[in-house]
Amino acid sequence: MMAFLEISDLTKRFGGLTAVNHVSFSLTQGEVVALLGPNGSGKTTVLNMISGLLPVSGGTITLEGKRLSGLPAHRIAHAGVARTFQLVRVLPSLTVSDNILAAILFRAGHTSERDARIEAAALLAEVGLEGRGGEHASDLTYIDQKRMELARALAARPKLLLLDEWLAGLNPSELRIGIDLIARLNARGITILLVEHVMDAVRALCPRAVVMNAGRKIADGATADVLRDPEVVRAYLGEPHAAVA
Ligand SMILES: Nc1ncnc2c1ncn2[C@@H]1O[C@H](COP(=O)(O)OP(=O)(O)OP(=O)(O)O)[C@@H](O)[C@H]1O
Repeated sequence: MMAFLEISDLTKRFGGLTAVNHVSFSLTQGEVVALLGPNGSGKTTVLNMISGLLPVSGGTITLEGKRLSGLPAHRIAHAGVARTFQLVRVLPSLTVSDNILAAILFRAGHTSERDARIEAAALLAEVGLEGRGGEHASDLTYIDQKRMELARALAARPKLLLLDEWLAGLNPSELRIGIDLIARLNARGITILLVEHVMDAVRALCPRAVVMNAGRKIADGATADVLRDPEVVRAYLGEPHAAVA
């Protein structure tokens, strides 16, 4: 069977630093997979190359057999890849609703304002912001900003969703809500690759994990096995941040 997302020999150099070093892995459609590793191991750089924010230095990325690497970010978005960022990126001076409308219009081009508003309201309901469209984005609490960022990503109607530490900074009850939300999106058929340091969330959400260290892939398999792998324990789980939550 053809892989849904195929990452092959992916490499990124920043001057003399090889941040991602010949990394290969693939996702099948409908999977939710964790991309783990210590700080600076290259995880965000992998997401940046998948989403086209950074060009690859070597290797290829394909989605459903179609080559993404080499395409500009907007073409990759239109091909069905959406992402969230480690530091929440919203348009703070706009209302919540207008933040979502901007993302809908980016996807759909010309559409009637009425249809776009109906769609925005549905997306807000989906992420737990029902009826909050009139509020200013800058007035939202941290978790609500995260919900809004997710709604913006969903406005692209992604086939593949890349989450960069989307659960970071949430308190335990918010974390439960966030995990349920991600699980629901996956149940709806969206394939998800998530970079995450919150191990309880990784265990709850991701049957499979890929681990990087110093730009290289060091493990790929069932999450429970990977988290017991001595090399992973040495490179990553020994670090204090991995023990959090
Ligand atoms: N645009 C850039 N220019 C130069 N170096 C970069 C750039 N982006 C990342 N790097 C470097 O590449 C390496 C990998 O960084 P990356 O952000 O991908 O790691 P990470 O695994 O996502 O870490 P974290 O868990 O802290 O987010 C680091 O050494 C980083 O300093």
